[in-house]
Amino acid sequence: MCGNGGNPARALDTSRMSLLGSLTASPAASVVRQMRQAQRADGPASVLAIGTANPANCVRQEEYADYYFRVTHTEHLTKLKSKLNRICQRSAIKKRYFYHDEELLQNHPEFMDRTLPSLDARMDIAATAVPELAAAAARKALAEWGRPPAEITHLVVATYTGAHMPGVDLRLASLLGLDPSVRRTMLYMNGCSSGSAALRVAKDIAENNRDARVLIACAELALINFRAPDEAHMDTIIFQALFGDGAGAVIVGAEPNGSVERPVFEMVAASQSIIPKSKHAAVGRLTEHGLVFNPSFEMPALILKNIEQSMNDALGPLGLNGCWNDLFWAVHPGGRAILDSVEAGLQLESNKLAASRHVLSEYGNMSGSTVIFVLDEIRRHEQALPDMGVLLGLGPGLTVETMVLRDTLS
Ligand SMILES: CC(C)(COP(=O)(O)OP(=O)(O)OC[C@H]1O[C@@H](n2cnc3c(N)ncnc32)[C@H](O)[C@@H]1OP(=O)(O)O)[C@@H](O)C(=O)NCCC(=O)NCCSC(=O)CC(=O)O
Repeated sequence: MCGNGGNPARALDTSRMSLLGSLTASPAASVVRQMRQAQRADGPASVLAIGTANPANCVRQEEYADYYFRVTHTEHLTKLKSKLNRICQRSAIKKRYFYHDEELLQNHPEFMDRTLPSLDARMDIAATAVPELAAAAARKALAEWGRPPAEITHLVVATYTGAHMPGVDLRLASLLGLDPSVRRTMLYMNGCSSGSAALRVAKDIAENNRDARVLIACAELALINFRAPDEAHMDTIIFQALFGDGAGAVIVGAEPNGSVERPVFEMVAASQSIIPKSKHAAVGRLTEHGLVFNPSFEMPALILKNIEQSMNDALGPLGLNGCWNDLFWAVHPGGRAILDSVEAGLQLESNKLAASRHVLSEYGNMSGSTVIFVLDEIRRHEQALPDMGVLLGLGPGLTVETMVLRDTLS
């Protein structure tokens, strides 16, 4: 019996402690510590450049119901069409952009007929359209950054529009002329919080790898979820009323090179939490009919009830809780009611979500890339910004992704 009362876990703990003690005291441990320090950046990561892109086909929201019921050959569903018309009018969206147009849809009756399998055809389109849209956004970010694409060291790509091996990341790296040694990471099926998740991952990479320059790209096409209306599936028309196509790209790095790089926002802290009892509130799955995504009626109410607690948990440890109106806010505009819930839940002044409302109005909900559009919009008004702000992603879980930012331009 060793002196631990016969408890094997305690015996293991004791032997680990002594191993750790001898390691930390050894010269090798100190060399390893120095190696790790040398690998890490000294300063926090910053957003160094932002780019966004949309496909060419623009549909005005006031015309959307006519367009949608015409292209899906369902004009006989008059009650459903008036309902979509009403929802569009109250959506606070003016227009949206789509990769698909009437010609593409007429060539693919399987995208409209719920009885026909359509995943293969959707995936074939996504395989080229998603990396090309991501590349359009990334080229703008690279141009603003001002350094050669080959100096990007890491690539993080997020999408739910398809899933391929190799993925969008490899095709995107080739379209942009990134170095073959670029370290690639794909994030699939993170829903609308994917842009915030990619930024969080980029911050960790940049801070843990000295001189890393991380390109993140999010791109989504609503085509993956496009289908005809059906009275038994009300959530279909909610998706059709809100979602549009877009891509956002951001370059992230620590210790900016002052002669070329101009940091936009310092990434102060990032966290993720879950709204309790809400995993049913935004649910998606890939099926033989494409992605089926169901945002529930309850999402706005769940956010209203829980957002202040989520922000207290994320910002309290930084001493930033409670003073919500002293911060700027880049909130994912999932829908008008989602923004109303965040505004009411945090008692924000009405101008605090102006950038999110502007992006919703101009583009609709482009899933994970939308928050990058909001960040881009916010930096255009940097003279009027408070020093500190919050990027807030909302996605299935319900997941709340929070990143505290410091405006470095003003
Ligand atoms: C869609 C809206 C613009 C509609 O606003 P309105 O002012 O017209 O009023 P409303 O809320 O009463 O809704 C109008 C009609 O649509 C119905 N309706 C509303 N939400 C619905 C839903 N999720 N599923 C099915 N039907 C729904 C209502 O019952 C009502 O039907 P009737 O007229 O028959 O009474 C708004 O409700 C909204 O913004 N909702 C939030 C949308 C959302 O969930 N976004 C998140 C997407 S996911 C996301 O961003 C992140 C992610 O998870 O990945």
